[in-house]
Amino acid sequence: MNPNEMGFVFSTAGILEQAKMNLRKGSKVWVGDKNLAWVAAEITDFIGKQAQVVTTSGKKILSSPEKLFLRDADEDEELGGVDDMTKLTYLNEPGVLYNLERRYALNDIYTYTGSILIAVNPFTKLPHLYNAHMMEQYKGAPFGELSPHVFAVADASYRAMMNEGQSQSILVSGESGAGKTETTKLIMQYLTYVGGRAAGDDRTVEQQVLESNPLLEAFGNARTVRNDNSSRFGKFVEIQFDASGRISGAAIRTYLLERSRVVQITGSRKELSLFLPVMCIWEGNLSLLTCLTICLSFPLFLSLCPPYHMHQLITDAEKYKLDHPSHFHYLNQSKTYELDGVSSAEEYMKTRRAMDIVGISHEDQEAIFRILAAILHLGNIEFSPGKEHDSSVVKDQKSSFHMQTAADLLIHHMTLSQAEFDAGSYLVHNLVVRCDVDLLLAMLCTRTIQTREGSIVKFLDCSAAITSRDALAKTIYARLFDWLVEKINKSVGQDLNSKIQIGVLDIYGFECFKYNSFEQFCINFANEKLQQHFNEHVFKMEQEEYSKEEINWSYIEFIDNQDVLDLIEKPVPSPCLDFFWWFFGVVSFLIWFLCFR
Ligand SMILES: Nc1ncnc2c1ncn2[C@@H]1O[C@H](COP(=O)(O)OP(=O)(O)OP(=O)(O)O)[C@@H](O)[C@H]1O
Repeated sequence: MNPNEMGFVFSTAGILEQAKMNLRKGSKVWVGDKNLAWVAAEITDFIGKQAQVVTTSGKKILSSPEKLFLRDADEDEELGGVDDMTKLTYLNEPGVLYNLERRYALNDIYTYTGSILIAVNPFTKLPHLYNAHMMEQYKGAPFGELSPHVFAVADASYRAMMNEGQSQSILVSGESGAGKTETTKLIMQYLTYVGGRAAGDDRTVEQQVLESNPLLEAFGNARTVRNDNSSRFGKFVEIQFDASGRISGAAIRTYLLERSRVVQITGSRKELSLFLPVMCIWEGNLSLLTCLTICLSFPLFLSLCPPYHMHQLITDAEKYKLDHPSHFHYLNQSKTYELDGVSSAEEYMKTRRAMDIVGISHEDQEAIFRILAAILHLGNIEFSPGKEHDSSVVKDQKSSFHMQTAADLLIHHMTLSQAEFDAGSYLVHNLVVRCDVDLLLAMLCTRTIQTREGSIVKFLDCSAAITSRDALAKTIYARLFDWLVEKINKSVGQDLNSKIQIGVLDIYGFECFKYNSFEQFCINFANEKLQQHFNEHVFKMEQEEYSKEEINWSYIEFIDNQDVLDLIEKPVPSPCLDFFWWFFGVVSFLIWFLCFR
C-alpha cells in the first residue's frame, strides 16, 4: 500500500507531543491524577527542582516539571472544543483527551487531527448522523469544510480515487470495542451511496456485501470482556469500481481468525470477574448452535419464535443430537448461555436468512450445522489411560456416544463428475462418504510419524489426545469459516477487470491477557506493524519533508515501536549466530573429549 493513498480513521488517540516545556509561575498545566488521569492546574511556585501547582479544585500538588503538560488557556471560552486537534496550541495527551471529552459531551463523536479522523464510541444510536440527508451533504464537500465525520473520510477517498485514478485504502484501527466494525459498515454504507448502481438493477454488489455481514459476524464474532459482539478476525473489504465510479464488484479477505476460541475461553472467569463487570465468554463462534439448544431448553426463547421457526429449531436440535449448552464442554466453560438483549432464536433465523441471501443452498446449510454439531460432540470426548504405556482410550460410554455422533455427523457429500462416474464402478453420481469412527479414534489417540524405514504409530497419552481433539475441532471450524468467506465472495462477485478500488481494513485490536496465546501474539504483532505504518505516515514522513525543505520546526517525540518489530521479525544478526556455533562446537568437543578419551 502506498501511504500517500491512505486515509485513516482512528478510534483512539495515541500519545502525541510533549511540547517543549517553558514553565513559569502562572503557567496553565495538566497534572497527573490517579482517578481522573489528568486534572487542570496552574503553577504557583517552584520549590527546589519541584513545581508547586494548584488544581482547579484548590488542591496543592508538588510535581516534577517533566510530568506536567502545558495546557491551552482558552478552554473555558470555547466550551465545545476544537474540531481539528491541530488547532490546539499544545498537542499533548491530556489536551487531546480533554478536547475529545468536551466534544463528546455535546454528542460530537468525531474529531480530526489533520487528515486523521478520531471516532469516540457513543454506545448509543445516533441515527441523525447517518441518514441519507447527511450522506448527500458530505457528497463532494471539500475535506474539512463540514463537521468531522466518517462520511467525509469515505468521500475524500472516493474523490481521490476518481481524480487521481488510484486505488485508496482506509485503515480503521483501535482497541477492542472502540467501534471499528461499526465504522467500517458506515464507510461501506457511504461508498454504496456514492458509487451505487443505477436504480432498477437487481440486488447490487454493495447490498450483498452489507447483507453478508451477519453471516461473518455469526461465525467470526464472540463476546469478550470489552465487547459483546467482538470481531475475532481481521477483515479487508475491497470495493471495486469501474471507470465511471460505479461499484462493479467486491471481495472480502479475512485474516487471523482466533480459532482457539472454539475450544476455550481466553481467561479464567475468576480472574476476569475480579476486575471487570463482564465475563469473557465464548459465544459467537457457535452462536447458531447455542441458540438451537437454548431455544429447546428455555420456553422463554421458544415463545419468542414464530411457530414455523420453533418447529424448525426443535427438529434441528433433535437431528444433531443436541442438548442444553451446559452439557457441552466447548460451551459450558463460561457458565453463561445468553446475552443481554440478544434473542438467540432471532440471531439464528437472521443467520439462516443471510445464508439464503448469499446463495448457500439448503443442503449446504444442513452440512454447516452438521459440522458445527460435530464439533460440539468432539469436545465432549474424554480419555482415560490405555493398557499400553502412555496411551489413551475413550473414557466411557458417554464419550463413545459423542465420538460415534461426531463421526456420523461428519459425513461428506461427493458429487461425481461424469468422467469420474464412468471411470469407477459407481452406481450413483452422488456419494455420501461417512467418517469411519475407528479412523477418528486412531486420529485422536495416536500419531503417525513418517521415517525412512516406514511409518511409526506412536500412542498419545490422555492430555496429548485432548490436544489432538481440540486441534481437530479448531481446524474444522477454521476451514468452515474460510469456506463461508469463499462462498460470500463467489456470491458477491469480483470485478477482475477493475483498475481502481477502495480497501477498508478493519483489524481487531490489541489485547493483553495474563496468558497470551500464539494467536494473540500474531494479532498484537499485526497491530504493532500497523502502528509503525501510521508512525511512518504521520510522523516520520512529515518530519523528513520538513527537514528536506529546511523548515524550522520542533521535532515531535513519538513512541517508535521499531525495536519491538525488529525483535520479532528481524533475522538474528550473524555475529550472534557465529558465536552460537562456535560455542556449540567447543561444548561438543569438550563433551566428546571428557566422555570418550
Ligand atoms: N458510531 C456508532 N454509533 C452507535 N454505536 C456504536 C458506534 N460505534 C460503535 N458502537 C457500539 O459499540 C459496540 C462495539 O463496536 P464494534 O463492534 O464496532 O467495536 P470493534 O472496535 O469492532 O470491537 P472488536 O475489536 O472487539 O471487534 C457496537 O456493538 C455498538 O453498540
